[in-house]
Amino acid sequence: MRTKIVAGNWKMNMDKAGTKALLSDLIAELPQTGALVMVAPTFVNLESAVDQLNGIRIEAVAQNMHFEDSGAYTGEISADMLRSIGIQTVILGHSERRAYFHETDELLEKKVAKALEKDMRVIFCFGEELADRKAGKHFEVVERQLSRALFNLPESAWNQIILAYEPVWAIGTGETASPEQAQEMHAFIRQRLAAAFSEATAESVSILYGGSVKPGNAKEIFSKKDVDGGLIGGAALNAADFVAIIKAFD
Ligand SMILES: O=C(CO)COP(=O)(O)O
Repeated sequence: MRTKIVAGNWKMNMDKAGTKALLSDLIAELPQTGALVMVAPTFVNLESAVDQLNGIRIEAVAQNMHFEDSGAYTGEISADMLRSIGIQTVILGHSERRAYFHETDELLEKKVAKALEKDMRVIFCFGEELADRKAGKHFEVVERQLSRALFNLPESAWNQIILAYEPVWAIGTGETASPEQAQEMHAFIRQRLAAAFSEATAESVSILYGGSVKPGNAKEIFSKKDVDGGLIGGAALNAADFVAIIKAFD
């Protein structure tokens, strides 16, 4: 059975007080669920989130990290720093990092390798832009994004990797990929994984969908056979909405 996951990517939102309040509300309202629940606050609030979530079934995860151990990289955060405050999981390759901070497939290959070397779990994001989909190139683009960073890894690395398909045109736009479009892409990814590694590995990897997931559409998206959960942006900033999305698994 693949792990079901609901992860909230808070992006550059929530100051110290806001982080504390949102986590308190989530803790108070957290439903009984078989899903793994994660939240990714900003770096400055990550350690306090780890403390606040101590003993709670919500994992605090990082939104990014650097590929070197340490050094002259002003403004950057290393895997060791994250590990030292109790972080085990990092989001890499988010389309906003690719678009605004020029993260390339080559750079992401290094980041993934470093995270795995440090025994961290990676939530690896990828997804096509609207122009790619309109040109019928979405499968090609996704395959390229996955190949460089992930397809050269040893098969054993896959128990540390969670995939998150986030079509760029659906992020923060209110426009969701239809459940059928999500399922079609997730099935394609699993088929590529089976070809590059094995059927067993392809079947074991959790593939999340991200892009305008809301309480009103989560159940239908999660009902698709190759969709193992969601990476939630805007709706993760509201405790009631995030909880409703978690409940969509029941
Ligand atoms: O980018 C996302 C999660 O990483 C999705 O964001 P939205 O849910 O706001 O569309």
